[in-house]
Amino acid sequence: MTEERVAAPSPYMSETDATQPRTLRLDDPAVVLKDVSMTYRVREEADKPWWKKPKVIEVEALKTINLAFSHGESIGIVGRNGSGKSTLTKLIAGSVLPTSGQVRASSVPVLLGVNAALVQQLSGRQNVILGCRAMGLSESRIKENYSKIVELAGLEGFMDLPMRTYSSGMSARLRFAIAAAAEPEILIVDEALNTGDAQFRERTRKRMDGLRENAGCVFLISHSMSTIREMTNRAIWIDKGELVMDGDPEEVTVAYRRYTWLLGKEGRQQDAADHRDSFKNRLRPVTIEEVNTRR
Ligand SMILES: Nc1ncnc2c1ncn2[C@@H]1O[C@H](COP(=O)(O)OP(=O)(O)OP(=O)(O)O)[C@@H](O)[C@H]1O
Repeated sequence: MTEERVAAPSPYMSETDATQPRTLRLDDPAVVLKDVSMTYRVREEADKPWWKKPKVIEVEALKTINLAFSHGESIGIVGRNGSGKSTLTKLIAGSVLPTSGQVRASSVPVLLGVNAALVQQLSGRQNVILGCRAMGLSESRIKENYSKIVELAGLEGFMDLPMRTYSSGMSARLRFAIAAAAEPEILIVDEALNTGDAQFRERTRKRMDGLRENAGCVFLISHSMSTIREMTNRAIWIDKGELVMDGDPEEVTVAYRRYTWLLGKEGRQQDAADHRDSFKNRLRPVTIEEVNTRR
């Protein structure tokens, strides 16, 4: 890690007094989740006779969580498949509403997901224009930013080809470059960066640092621990819809990696659970008292 990318002090983890609850009084945070939980209700698709009512199944994706994120933070989110990472970012982006609690953000977050809508039949160039317009950029800002987007995506020479001819890495790079062009105050990136090569990762890191330095807040979901360590200054680990750890990306990724390693070993499931719980038990209960965002 470079010097300026030090870990943000986390109000959630405590070495000394883990049982002491902490009340956060928030002054102009970027994103706050206050007592937020999310349970999806899904209709069972079983092969049943038509006259029988389908059962509604509840999936508890996120248990009650209290989190606050500041301007200038880049937050990595790690966790196993199905642990609730995307649900958390969808809640932050406002694309799903929580079952309980409140989500507040100081400006409209831009969610850049793996499936962010770009049109496969259109060229890269047309998609840049479309994507930028969708994010509300004026024609003059699109013109101004066009070459920067192409450069960040590393797609010089490919912009007039239809996007369906791009590799998944190329599409992901273009999506990221378009979303970053809007210079959103809150940017959420879901996995899109994993496919990039070393050069792209370096350009991306700089871009994300730039957004952060302008008092932005960047969220990054990734299964790549090196990406989390390279690109974030705070990391949270979620498991089974619960917060396990919140703090320095180096420490969180080491702890999480050990957990997945233990899970992969035969007969070590209990050790894995104990390892996870040892971190979960160190979390300080947090109450959010004042939510004072600009929005
Ligand atoms: N739209 C939905 N309807 C019903 N259940 C859902 C929906 N989206 C997610 N879930 C469920 O919520 C839980 C958390 O899913 P989520 O996508 O948030 O996990 P994730 O950590 O992002 O997983 P991955 O790493 O595989 O992307 C899972 O059990 C999943 O099946």
